[in-house]
Amino acid sequence: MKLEFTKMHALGNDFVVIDATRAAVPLTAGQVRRLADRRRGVGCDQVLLVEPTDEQGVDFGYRILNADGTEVGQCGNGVRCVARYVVDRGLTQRDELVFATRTTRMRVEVDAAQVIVNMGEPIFDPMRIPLDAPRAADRYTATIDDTAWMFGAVSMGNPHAVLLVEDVDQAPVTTLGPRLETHALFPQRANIGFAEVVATDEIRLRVWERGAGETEACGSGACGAVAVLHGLGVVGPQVRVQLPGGQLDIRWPGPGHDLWMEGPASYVFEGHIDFNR
Ligand SMILES: N[C@H](CCC[C@H](N)C(=O)O)C(=O)O
Repeated sequence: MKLEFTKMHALGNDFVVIDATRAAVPLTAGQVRRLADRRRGVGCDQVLLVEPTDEQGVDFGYRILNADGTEVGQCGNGVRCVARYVVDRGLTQRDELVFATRTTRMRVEVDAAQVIVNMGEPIFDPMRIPLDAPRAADRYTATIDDTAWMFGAVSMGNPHAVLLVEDVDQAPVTTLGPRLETHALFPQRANIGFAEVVATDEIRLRVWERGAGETEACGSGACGAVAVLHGLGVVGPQVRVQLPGGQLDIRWPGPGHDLWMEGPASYVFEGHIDFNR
């Protein structure tokens, strides 16, 4: 099967974007892993599929496949890329769009340089994260090798744990990240954010992503970190999130309100791959 794709990135979180609006693109988990492989394939953190939809009030379906082949329900950096992609390819005449994933709906505005996304309201109910806890709390504890790690938990349409650290540069992202990602507290695994509060309007963040490992940026992770830290009272309603790959601006007035994310979306190259060769 010969497959055409567009390579894009958002602050270094990189994607293989596929137009499946005219014909279905059935990808096996093995083909996703091949696409994501940085030596034997194209190389990316996620594969993003844009699909048609007949859902009222929705412009496009949006499927997200992690590098490990698993399908998930949210990718904040990815929705900025696919929004720019559908506008630039003329798949729509509008620049305000609604995308539907398997778990959530997002309203997106495509401006010249930035893309603005309404990520919906953060979800703290453990049942909907999902997190194995009896009730919502500001903090949870996971014990790993006799050490208790405290974290906040939230869903942006995908599960996030957020740990407060003194210095992200020293955070145990690649050692503790995978242990927490697969901890029994998370029935569907989780993305693990390590956040350092610089000021009430600025944080530094590194994310160990479920199904992809540490990425240069994580859009839903930035949103989830701001939501958790807002609940702890350590950040205000407008926060600049400094990630290794660059910065995102997040706005959340608090419970009962939607959370907004603003950031770039960039092209790298067009290509095609033949899985039969
Ligand atoms: N690894 C995530 C999906 C990609 C999220 C990230 N790339 C973003 O920008 O939100 C998950 O398994 O939920």
